[in-house]
Amino acid sequence: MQITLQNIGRRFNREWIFRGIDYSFGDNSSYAILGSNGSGKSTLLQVLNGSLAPSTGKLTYTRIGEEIEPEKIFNYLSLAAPYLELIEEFTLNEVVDFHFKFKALRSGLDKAAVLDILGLAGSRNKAIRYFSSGMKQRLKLVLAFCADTPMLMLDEPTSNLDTQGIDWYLSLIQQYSVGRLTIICSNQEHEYRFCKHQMSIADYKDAPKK
Ligand SMILES: Nc1ncnc2c1ncn2[C@@H]1O[C@H](COP(=O)(O)OP(=O)(O)OP(=O)(O)O)[C@@H](O)[C@H]1O
Repeated sequence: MQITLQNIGRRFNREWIFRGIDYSFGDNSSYAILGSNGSGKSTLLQVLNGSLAPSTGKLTYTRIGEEIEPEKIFNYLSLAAPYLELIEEFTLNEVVDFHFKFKALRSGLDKAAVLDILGLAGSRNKAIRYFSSGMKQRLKLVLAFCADTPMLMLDEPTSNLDTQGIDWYLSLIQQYSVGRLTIICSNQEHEYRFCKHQMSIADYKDAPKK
C-alpha cells in the first residue's frame, strides 16, 4: 500500500497548518508523524485517511500497482484516534459484532480471540457508555489491530492508558503492524519507537508556495 503526496498543504482560514509536502508512505512500512501540540499531526492524518480534503496538492493511493479512488480508501484502513467515537449505546459484544460486519477479521482471529486480546471479556455485556476512558482506548486499538486492512493509522495511541495499558499496546503493536502500512501521530517516544521512518510537521511549516 502506498500513499503519495505531491505539494500537499492544508490551511484553516488564512493559517497554513502545513504546506509543500512531497512525501511517500509505502512498502508496508511504519511511519511516525511527529510534532508539538497543535502542530498539525491530526490534521495531516485526516488528510491521509481521506476525511479531510487538502487545500492544495494531490494525494494518490495505490495498492499492488492499482490506483484506489479516495472515496473508497476508508475500506482499506483502520483508524484509532481520540476524536473517533464508539457507539455508546452498544455493549462490548455488539460493538465487536458491528465492527466486524464491515471489516474482515485478520486471519486466525475470531470474536473470542478479539475479546481475549482486549482482556475485557468480563465486560462483554456492559454498555460502552460505562467504560472508562482507558477501556475505550483499548477497544479502539483492538478493533484497528484485528481488522484485515492494509493500512493502520493511530493518533496518540496510548492516550488514557496507564502503565499496564502502555505495556499492553507495546506488546501488540509490532505484531499487528506487520505487513501493513502503519502511520502513528505522536509526541511520545514510547508510542512510535519501533517506527522505521519519522516525519516532522515542523519541516512543512514555512515551505514556499509552489
Ligand atoms: N476545523 C478546524 N478549524 C480551524 N482550525 C483547526 C481545525 N482543526 C484543527 N485546527 C487547527 O489546526 C492546528 C493543528 O491542529 P491538530 O489537531 O492537527 O494538531 P496536533 O499536532 O494533532 O495537536 P495535538 O498534539 O495537540 O493533538 C491547530 O492550530 C488547530 O487549532
